[in-house]
Amino acid sequence: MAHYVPIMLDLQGRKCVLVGGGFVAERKVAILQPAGAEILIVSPRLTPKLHQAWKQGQIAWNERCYEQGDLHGAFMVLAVTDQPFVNDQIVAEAHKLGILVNHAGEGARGSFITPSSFRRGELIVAVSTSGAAPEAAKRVSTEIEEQFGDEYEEYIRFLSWARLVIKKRVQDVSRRKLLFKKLATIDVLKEIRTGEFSLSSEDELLSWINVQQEE
Ligand SMILES: C[C@@]1(CC(=O)O)C2=NC(=C\c3[nH]c(c(CCC(=O)O)c3CC(=O)O)Cc3[nH]c(c(CC(=O)O)c3CCC(=O)O)/C=C3\N/C(=C\2)[C@@H](CCC(=O)O)[C@]3(C)CC(=O)O)/[C@H]1CCC(=O)O
Ligand SMILES: NC(=O)c1ccc[n+]([C@@H]2O[C@H](COP(=O)([O-])OP(=O)(O)OC[C@H]3O[C@@H](n4cnc5c(N)ncnc54)[C@H](O)[C@@H]3O)[C@@H](O)[C@H]2O)c1
Repeated sequence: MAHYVPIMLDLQGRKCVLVGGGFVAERKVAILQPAGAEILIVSPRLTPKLHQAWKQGQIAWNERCYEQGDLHGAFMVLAVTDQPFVNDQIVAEAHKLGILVNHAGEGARGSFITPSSFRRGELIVAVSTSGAAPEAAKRVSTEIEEQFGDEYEEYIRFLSWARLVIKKRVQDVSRRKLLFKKLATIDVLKEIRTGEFSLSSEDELLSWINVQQEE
C-alpha cells in the first residue's frame, strides 16, 4: 500500500477533467465545484444532477466517450468511468502528461485518492484509510464530525483575526509566541456555543492581550 501524503489543494480557476458522469463523478463534482475549479466532464451520459449543473452553465460537458488528447491542459484528472480498461487508459495518459490523476475503481493505480472530509468554515478535517477501507474512512469522519459543532467556524475565524491583531500590535517575537500559545488555550468555544462570546472588538482583544502581558 502506498505511503500517502496529505496536502491541501487550491483548485480555484484550475481545469479539472472528469471522465465519466455517473454517481462517483457527481460526488467528486460536489467537492470540486465549491473550490472554484473549472470542470469539464467527458462522458456519453450524465446523472440528472450533473445534467442540471451543465444546463446551468456550472460545468462543461463533452457528450462522448473518452479519447486520447482529452486531458491536455488539465491540472487534475479523475478517471470515474465504470470501464476499468478505460480508467487505466486515462491514468496512463495522465501519467505521461504529468497530471495528477485519481482512479475511482482502483485507487492505487492513480497518483492520489480522495479522503472523506467535512468543514467548519476554515477548519477542514480529512480522513483516509490509504484506500484500504473507504467506508471506514467515511465512518471515522462521521464520528469526528459529531464532536465538532458549528461553533468551530466562529472559533477559527476568531483565532485568525486575533492572530492578525497580535502580529500588528506586538513586535517582540518571543512575546508574540507566548500570546499565540495563550490564545490557543482560552476556552471561548463554550461561550461561542452559548452565544455569550463578547470579545469582538479589536480594543477588547487588545486589553485582553495587555492582561496576559502583565502576568
Ligand atoms: C471517502 C470517499 C471520498 C470520495 O469518494 O469522495 C471515498 N469513497 C467513498 C465512499 C464509498 N466508496 C465505495 C463505497 C461503497 C459503494 C458501493 O456500495 O459500491 C462508498 C460508500 C458510499 O458511496 O457511500 C466503494 C469503493 N471506493 C473505492 C473502491 C475501489 C477500491 O476499493 O479500490 C470502491 C469499490 C468499488 C467497486 O468495487 O465497485 C475507492 C476509493 N474510494 C475512496 C474514497 C478512495 C479511498 C479513500 C480512503 O480509503 O481513504 C478510493 C481508493 C479512490 C478515490 O475515490 O479517491 C467516499 C466517502 C464520502 C463521504 O465521506 O461521504
Ligand atoms: N471511488 C469510489 O468511491 C467508488 C465508489 C463506488 C464505485 N467506484 C468505482 O467507480 C466506478 C464508477 O462508479 P459510478 O457509480 O459512478 O458508475 P456509473 O455507472 O454511475 O457511471 C459511469 C459513468 O461512466 C461513463 N462512461 C462509460 N464509459 C465511458 C467512456 N468510455 N468514456 C467516458 N465515459 C464513460 C458512463 O456514461 C457513466 O456516466 C465503478 O465502476 C467502480 O469501479 C468507486
